[in-house]
Amino acid sequence: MSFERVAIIGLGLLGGSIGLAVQDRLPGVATTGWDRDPATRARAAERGLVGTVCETGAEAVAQADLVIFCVPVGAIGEVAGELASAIPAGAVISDVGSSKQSVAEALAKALPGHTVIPAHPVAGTERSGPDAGFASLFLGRWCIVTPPEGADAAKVAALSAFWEGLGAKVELMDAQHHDLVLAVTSHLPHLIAYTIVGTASDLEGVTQSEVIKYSAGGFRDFTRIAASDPTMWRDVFLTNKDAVLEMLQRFSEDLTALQRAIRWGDGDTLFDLFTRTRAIRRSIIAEGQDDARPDFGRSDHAG
Ligand SMILES: NC(=O)c1ccc[n+]([C@@H]2O[C@H](COP(=O)([O-])OP(=O)(O)OC[C@H]3O[C@@H](n4cnc5c(N)ncnc54)[C@H](O)[C@@H]3O)[C@@H](O)[C@H]2O)c1
Ligand SMILES: O=C(O)C(=O)C[C@]1(C(=O)O)C=C[C@@H](O)C=C1
Repeated sequence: MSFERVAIIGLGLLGGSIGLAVQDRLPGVATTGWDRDPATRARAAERGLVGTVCETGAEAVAQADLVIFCVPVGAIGEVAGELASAIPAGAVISDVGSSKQSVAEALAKALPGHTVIPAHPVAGTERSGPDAGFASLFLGRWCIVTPPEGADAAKVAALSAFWEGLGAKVELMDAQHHDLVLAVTSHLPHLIAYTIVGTASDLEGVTQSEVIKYSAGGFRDFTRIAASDPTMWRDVFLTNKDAVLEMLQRFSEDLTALQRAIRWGDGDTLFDLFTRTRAIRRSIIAEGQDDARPDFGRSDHAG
């Protein structure tokens, strides 16, 4: 099986990018979309993010065989509940949320009897809204699909093929494992970036203008991440609480060890860690993961 009519709920960075990518790479697939914000719907229509921008969510999902929720993770259950009676019984329900266990639970609760197959394209930028999306966002990027136990294999394969059609590489994973892995590779780095930029701007004697003026180096990379959407990230931390707190605990212990090394002049510990982390960065570049990322859509490019 393959999908012919895809409904996208939420027309920001992710929803808009999916709509553009489908039109670009899967021209036989019809797209409808809806966003609760009228200004976003108007801009989505101007940019042609989907084939048809609908005035109501019910209209957008009415004919769909695949419905993808592209709204902040804290809103997915509520909007799915609102659209429940309009979604065709045979449609596959998916999403792009950055945390997966709580989303899977919210969707299963809001849409009992539907086939729910959550997914997470690990691709994005610090931008949001209807002007942020671009068709090449998913090229060469991972999309992690987290089917619940006993999910229909043909539908899982169809969703995987859909994402591969958009240029992504697909990996199947248990939702709990996903949340643990992403807590360290995505959620914790965002928390650190938010903290360091907040700390710098709070410091007495360091004015806002100095933060801007002297942020040409590493700090500038942190400011890019710390510019990410506040609603989205509030929801990520509240819905992946346990895994994030576990990773934060480990991070704090490691940070304390570094603090100790600095205090006692233990250069070997610092040098060994920095050597190890440099090798990790070089192996990422060697695998082409960094090069796969399009420059478009980023205000900055970390070298
Ligand atoms: N930004 C990233 O880098 C990234 C990457 C991968 C996955 N995600 C996930 O994708 C989802 C969307 O993020 P985004 O970056 O596209 O955000 P975004 O802010 O660009 O877009 C979200 C859109 O959802 C709309 N919306 C909010 N609540 C709604 C509701 N109840 N009903 C209908 N529309 C609603 C907003 O008006 C907005 O246009 C989130 O769940 C996020 O975790 C984001
Ligand atoms: O590069 C960025 O701007 C991102 O933050 C993208 C990023 C990430 O952490 O890698 C952010 C959240 C997602 O759920 C997936 C991708």
